[in-house]
Amino acid sequence: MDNSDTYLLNFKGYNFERSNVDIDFLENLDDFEIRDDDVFIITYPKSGTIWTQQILSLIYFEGHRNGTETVDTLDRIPFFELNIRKVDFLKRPSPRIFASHLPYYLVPKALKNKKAKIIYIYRNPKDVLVSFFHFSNLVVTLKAADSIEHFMERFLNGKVVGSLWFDHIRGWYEHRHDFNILFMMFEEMKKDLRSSVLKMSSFLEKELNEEDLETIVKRATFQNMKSDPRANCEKILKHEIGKRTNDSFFLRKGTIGDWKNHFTVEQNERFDRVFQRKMKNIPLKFIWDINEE
Ligand SMILES: Nc1ncnc2c1ncn2[C@@H]1O[C@H](COP(=O)(O)OS(=O)(=O)O)[C@@H](OP(=O)(O)O)[C@H]1O
Repeated sequence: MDNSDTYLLNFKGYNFERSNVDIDFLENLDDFEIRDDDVFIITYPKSGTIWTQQILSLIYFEGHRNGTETVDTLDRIPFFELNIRKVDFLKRPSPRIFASHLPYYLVPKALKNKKAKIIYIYRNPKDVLVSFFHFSNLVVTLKAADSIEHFMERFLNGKVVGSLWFDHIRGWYEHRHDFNILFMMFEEMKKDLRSSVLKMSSFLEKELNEEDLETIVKRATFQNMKSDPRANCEKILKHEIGKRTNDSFFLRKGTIGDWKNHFTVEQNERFDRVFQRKMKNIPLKFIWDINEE
């Protein structure tokens, strides 16, 4: 039996991590006051959130870029709906940048009315599943799964934080052409970080000179983020969430296709069957393997 309900809080059909949200905040999400120059990074969990937080911190905050600033990325770009390093959003100077895992239907009304900008990052769901499996086994407030088999069962039934991946992508896919939304793929960032940073900065209307661009690309690589204590988010987990082992939490491997090291042939076939059924009307391109074009 899966007791996942004890750590999940289902609010209006979407699963939050019970220990990390404030029900009053959720009740008032719709009317949250959005500013024109707010920016939201929105993802399904394990799809490149902290990577994009790092990139936007570097684009927006010069001190972050030249290494003179001591503020952690997470304080620069806080999680919107999670109680991690909670700050008073109303007192925050503009431009405010938030990270969020909200599904489209739950975001504040003003965002749906196209006030402010949104960068939505998606990742191939097999790698999302693997990343999520490892993360769940490290964070004490999430429920560990003893095997990929067990976690896949949960993932394909939406019994995880973030609910069903297929629902999340569908909701955002339908709005991918909205002028205030930039719809991007994790694998595209991995394959060409420079072009991805340029795409983001151009969407955000933040012009970068060649030197800044070089610095940002360098500081947003997996290895450099992993060794940067302001970017790797290790502190929040050690001090604010808790941990099971000494493994790295967020920056685990950062690769494309790690699912191949985890799925059996049967598990992969099972996943593909569900994927084909659920994604029938969503002709999105995915990169499943690093060698794919
Ligand atoms: N710079 C860079 N390059 C490549 N990959 C990166 C980078 N930064 C983060 N990551 C990978 O993103 C995965 C974590 O996703 P999230 O940040 O969305 O996690 S969370 O939802 O906020 O908990 C997690 O994926 P896995 O390594 O596959 O577990 C991270 O390693």
